[in-house]
Amino acid sequence: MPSPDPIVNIVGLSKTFGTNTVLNNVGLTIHAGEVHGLLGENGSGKSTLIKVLAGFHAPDPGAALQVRGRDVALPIASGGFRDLGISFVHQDLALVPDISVVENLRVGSAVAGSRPWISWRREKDSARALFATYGIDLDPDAPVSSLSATERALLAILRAVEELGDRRTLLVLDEPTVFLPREGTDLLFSVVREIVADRKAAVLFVSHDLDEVLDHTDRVTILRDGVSQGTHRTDGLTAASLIDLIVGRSLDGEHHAGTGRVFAGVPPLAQVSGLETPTVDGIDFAVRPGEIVGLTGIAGSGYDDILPALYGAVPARAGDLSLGATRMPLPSITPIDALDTGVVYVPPDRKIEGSAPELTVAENVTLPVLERLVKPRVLNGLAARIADQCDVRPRDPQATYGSLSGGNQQKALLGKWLQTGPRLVLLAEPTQGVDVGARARIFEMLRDTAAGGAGIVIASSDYEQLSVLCDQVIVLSHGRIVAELTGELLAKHHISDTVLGSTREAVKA
Ligand SMILES: Nc1ncnc2c1ncn2[C@@H]1O[C@H](COP(=O)(O)OP(=O)(O)OP(=O)(O)O)[C@@H](O)[C@H]1O
Repeated sequence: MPSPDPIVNIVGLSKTFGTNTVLNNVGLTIHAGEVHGLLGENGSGKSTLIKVLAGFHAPDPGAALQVRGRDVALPIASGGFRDLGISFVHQDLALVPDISVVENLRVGSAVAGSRPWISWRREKDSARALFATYGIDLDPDAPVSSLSATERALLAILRAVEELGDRRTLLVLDEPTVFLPREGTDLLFSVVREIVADRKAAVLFVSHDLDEVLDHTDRVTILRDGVSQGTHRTDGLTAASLIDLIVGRSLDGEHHAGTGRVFAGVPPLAQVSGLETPTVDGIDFAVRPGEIVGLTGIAGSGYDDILPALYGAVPARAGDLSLGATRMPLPSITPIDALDTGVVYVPPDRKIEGSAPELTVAENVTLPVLERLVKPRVLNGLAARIADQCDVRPRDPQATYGSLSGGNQQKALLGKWLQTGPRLVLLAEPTQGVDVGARARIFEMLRDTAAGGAGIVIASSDYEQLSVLCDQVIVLSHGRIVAELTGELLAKHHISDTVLGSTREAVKA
């Protein structure tokens, strides 16, 4: 085996905001040809490290950086990462949905003015050649809004690779898979492997998904509270040893299938009847008091379109939601009707739909009860209580919501809705981008809410989460319910087999 070639070497990296040291003497060595995972709980400092590489943050004095063996002065100048051959793909992918694939691919060079005149015919040919190199079938003329989530992530990654050109050193993938359906990530990682195959470049991959990390990285570096827990070869790790390194303790009780609770015969709290939307048809299911019901399927199966329709966030064509004695026709239900009846909805993308990033944490978490709270002292007190209950870090109600790390935003958002004493809680992908510790805290919050008698419905493609949390999992394919799993059938592998099996059946039929 050839000796490893360190192409990026960071030594003694610290970063302090005010009095808060969020990176403490961190070292990171990345080898050419490797996919290197960067892991840690929410708020452990991963994004801060990446922002130092991007020249967005100046590190504390004393840090050193070498790229391909050459010393690089810190802080990195604005835009200097391009000269170093470093490129970034963030969770939001930074694509413009209304313009075409090829325009998105070339938007960087067009904006930079590096080429005053662009031959779009030539650009399309070179885009086709690029996609062919990686075995991807993308139409350069298609608007990005028409692409699947996986295709968008691939486009963002290939654009980042293209921008590096011959200087290709390091591609930083900062949770680009967080909103992807499971089946998309295999394709994405086959492209990532191609990118490093010639051993000229490396990939730094930030993720909270332990399966993805174990399957697709060569080595991992773990941060805990801004301190490195070392770099480890992935093939010597298991999910349990990774959790130990990330959280500093083992998390118990996460490995059996289902809750073991039986709800057959209990009268329903909520009943969905005859739901029809542009993507689903004839959907009927019941949720009993205290029950946690999962909805799943592959992307496009319609499982993720049900919750917004139950909340009136998107109009249904037909169907009813009955909650106790109240029957609400879904084509005319509004979010205000839903809230008034005790239905709350936490959407999947907390940054876009779930919150107001520019307001403070206090203002965000108390929005649902704000009309009852006028005094800032009372508001801050309530926010502090929610932050305590939900373990939102830092415990600073005056921090702007957008400055919280992803998992802490999610905990604050859940706390916001659960404080309203809901009867039916609708959650889409509640732990996307959330670390294993925060995930366990969110599970606890949901179990407590269910134990108080509320019904919970979770739409998710995370089979592990569904398996651990749910009393029943409903599987959709092509807009219809194809399986309702309970008891031992709630094992993760069984949910996954049912989703993929029903898809194959549907394709055959
Ligand atoms: N501009 C800033 N000003 C003050 N504090 C900040 C700033 N940016 C980040 N922090 C704090 O630094 C700590 C590390 O945050 P960072 O975003 O690096 O965590 P992370 O590991 O990327 O988390 P996540 O997995 O949730 O994305 C957090 O406590 C965060 O609140």
